[in-house]
Amino acid sequence: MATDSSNGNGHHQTTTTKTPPSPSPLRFSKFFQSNMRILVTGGAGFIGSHLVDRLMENEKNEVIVADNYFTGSKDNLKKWIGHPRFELIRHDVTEPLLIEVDQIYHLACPASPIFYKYNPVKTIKTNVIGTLNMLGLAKRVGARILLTSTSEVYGDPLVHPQPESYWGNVNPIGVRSCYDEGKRVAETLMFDYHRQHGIEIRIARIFNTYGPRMNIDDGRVVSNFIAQALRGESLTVQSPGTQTRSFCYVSDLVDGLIRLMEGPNTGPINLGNPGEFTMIELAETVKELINPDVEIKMVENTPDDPKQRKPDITKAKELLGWEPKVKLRDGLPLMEENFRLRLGVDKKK
Ligand SMILES: NC(=O)c1ccc[n+]([C@@H]2O[C@H](COP(=O)([O-])OP(=O)(O)OC[C@H]3O[C@@H](n4cnc5c(N)ncnc54)[C@H](O)[C@@H]3O)[C@@H](O)[C@H]2O)c1
Ligand SMILES: O=c1ccn([C@@H]2O[C@H](COP(=O)(O)OP(=O)(O)O[C@H]3OC[C@@H](O)[C@H](O)[C@H]3O)[C@@H](O)[C@H]2O)c(=O)[nH]1
Repeated sequence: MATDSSNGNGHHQTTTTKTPPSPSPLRFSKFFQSNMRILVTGGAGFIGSHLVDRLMENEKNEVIVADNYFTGSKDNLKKWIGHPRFELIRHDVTEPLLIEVDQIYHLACPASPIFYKYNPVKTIKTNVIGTLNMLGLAKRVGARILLTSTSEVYGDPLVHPQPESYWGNVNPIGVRSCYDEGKRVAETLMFDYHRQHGIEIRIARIFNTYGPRMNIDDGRVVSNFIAQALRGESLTVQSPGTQTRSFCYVSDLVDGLIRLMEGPNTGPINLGNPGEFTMIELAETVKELINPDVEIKMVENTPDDPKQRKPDITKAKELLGWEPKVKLRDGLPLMEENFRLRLGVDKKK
């Protein structure tokens, strides 16, 4: 039975008391009792591979990664390949997947604007058909499923900072729509399966996250600036440069995802670091910390670039007991170290 309650903002949040489908027999089987089988879609990517590292630390977890390697790589998972509790499947989530699992972290989707705009039809298929397939899997085996949604569901926000109750300001026909509208539909599907079929769902709205293992030529701003600073190239600030973002270090983010999955709240819950910076401030910080000799140059921006973004994390603090610990000035050097190794650039003595 589903019940509606107002959240005090005039919006209605729906909770359900419908019993979930019978879980996989594995959950109660004697042999597997001590193990939790966890599927991570997109686990060969940036956030996914850090999540896998954390999940593998628990000896009771068996981790299965399904990835089509569009933006991810086996390299990110090389320390786990061959491990008895780990399995890697080349799989595209737009196709059904028939396996038995207890939990699904559904991350599969290109996240950098240059990659999600590269083949927009594929991006929206990944978000819609991919999420439908993973919900179908969750329904069949009674698994709990967590979707990594995004701050992009708020579009170019007119409310600042953004609480979860804000419905957003999204262009439905723009070049970013395959991603932001795609994630909005994915959230809708999650709640419809929850209300209609009693599936246990969790939704994280992730704000800009950075850290080691981001693709060097990923196109996202932190990876661009660090790679440019290390190569001695000008830092490309897209105009006007006064647009803001709030950057969360990946270890903090992974901690939030696991707390959300393990707790009782469906979300959506914002996960991000409220420290807000303009792109000019970010470029100046990277220049100061990594290479004071590089120049900062202004380049043309792309359409529909959000002008401001900062998470309201009241809900994450209250419901998950979570808040980020790593400040931007502490996280950037950790990422620099990883980029130096991969680019083969030594630190000047
Ligand atoms: N990093 C961020 O700042 C951020 C912010 C908000 C939301 N997110 C979300 O978090 C998730 C992970 O992002 P990321 O930064 O690690 O990106 P990423 O591009 O590094 O990882 C995405 C992974 O998904 C895989 N993938 C893409 N399409 C697939 C498909 N059809 N089938 C199977 N695998 C597929 C890629 O190969 C890659 O391994 C995404 O869902 C993204 O939307 C990320
Ligand atoms: O070289 C660059 C790249 C980007 N930028 C600017 O930096 C800001 C951030 O751009 P990014 O491409 O890193 O990321 P965006 O915030 O636009 O989108 C991100 O949002 C959250 C997630 O869902 C995704 O990881 C991604 O879509 C934008 O204002 C962009 O114009 C630069 O100034 N220079």
